[in-house]
Amino acid sequence: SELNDFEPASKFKIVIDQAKAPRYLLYDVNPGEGFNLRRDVYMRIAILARNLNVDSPWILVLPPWSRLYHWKSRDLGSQERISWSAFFDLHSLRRFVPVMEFDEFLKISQEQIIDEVYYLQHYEEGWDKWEEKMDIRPCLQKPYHLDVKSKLWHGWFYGYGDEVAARKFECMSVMGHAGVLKPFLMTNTTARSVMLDRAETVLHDRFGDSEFWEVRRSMRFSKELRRIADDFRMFQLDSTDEQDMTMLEDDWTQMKRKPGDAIGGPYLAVHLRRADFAKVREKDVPSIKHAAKQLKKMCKKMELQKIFVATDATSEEFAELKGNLKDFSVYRYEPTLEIKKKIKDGGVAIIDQWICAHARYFIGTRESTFSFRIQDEREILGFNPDTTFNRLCHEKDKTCEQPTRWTIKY
Ligand SMILES: C[C@@H]1O[C@H](OP(=O)(O)OP(=O)(O)OC[C@H]2O[C@@H](n3cnc4c(=O)[nH]c(N)nc43)[C@H](O)[C@@H]2O)[C@@H](O)[C@H](O)[C@@H]1O
Repeated sequence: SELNDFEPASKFKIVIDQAKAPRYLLYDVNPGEGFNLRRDVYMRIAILARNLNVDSPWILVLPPWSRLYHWKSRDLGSQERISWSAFFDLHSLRRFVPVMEFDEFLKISQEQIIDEVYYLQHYEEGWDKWEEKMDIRPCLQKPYHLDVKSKLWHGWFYGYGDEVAARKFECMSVMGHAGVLKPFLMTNTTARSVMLDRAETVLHDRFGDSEFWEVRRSMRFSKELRRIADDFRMFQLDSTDEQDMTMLEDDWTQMKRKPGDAIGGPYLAVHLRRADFAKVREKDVPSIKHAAKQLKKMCKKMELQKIFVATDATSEEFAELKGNLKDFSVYRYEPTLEIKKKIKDGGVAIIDQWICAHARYFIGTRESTFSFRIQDEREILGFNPDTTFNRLCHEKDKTCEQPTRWTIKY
């Protein structure tokens, strides 16, 4: 069944004892976090799940996407309980670790009950010396509540709170990497299903090593979203994989590129992060006018005439940008309402990222995880890092330090 769907590539020998029923690892993230930070948390937990699988079978249950703060469109119907397959290619994810959708898990669990929930938190007393540790502690917050009658714990559960409950709930103070939780999960609990809430509390085991890049490579976008983005590239931007040298191997484990293998389409792409970011990180986000100036300069240098803009800017801000780039053709991906209803705000953002990932030259916004994920994608495709690790600068930022080059490792 679900285990058979998982096709470990020979490279990743995961010992699955078919006689032993799998256990289920669930997780959730701080409600305020955006989509691309959540993708990073997935990577940390997927590596944990994979390490658990070295000893016994575990399936990672994917947290449905519900009510993300940045998904503001009100004309699309519900943006709740969206499954991972709407955005990602599950087949690709499963080449790294066994995963299943939450709906599938509910079908299997029958009772709609998660055995144990651990709410990760920091140490109340803070810390003087960094050490890897975890302890069951009193809760610093009260995100779940006990129903005295049924003895079940209730909470948000990805927006399924009316239907799903937990048998046991505890808070766990933790400091360190996701891997710190493995001994606990292996020996301190025998529960069939365990959920880690606030999973962003734990860090990457090793940031930027080849395993980090394996899980990153496994996070391919859904075929449907890639197709829409590729059509836009072809019809609007004269960009095709053959010409741009950005062909994808069907199986990511078989894909290995050198920097400079990819050329990219004949356009410059920018991720112009505005909205809340422009307020929270005022010092990093330039005025529209100053952004336009930087784009102009780079287009001239690269001899590019077309500019693709991925942005969460208002239409007024976008019009202002265009007004400042009169000598260039400026594009933004704007789906029809019919398509938007199907792919939702999350799908539009992914299409923006995929188009940026294929540009001859990319400029991002400082410290935005949305820009970071585009940079990773370009590393996977084999772009020269010079064309990828660039950012817009605020007019007052004279040094304008460029992003750290997190280059791919195989
Ligand atoms: C201020 C902080 O910013 C952090 O965001 P940051 O890293 O940029 O990136 P994300 O975590 O992805 O959150 C930003 C969200 O805003 C939308 N968005 C941003 N840029 C674009 C774009 O170019 N095109 C489209 N279509 N949508 C965009 C999209 O929904 C995206 O997931 C958040 O994770 C934190 O929660 C916090 O809000």
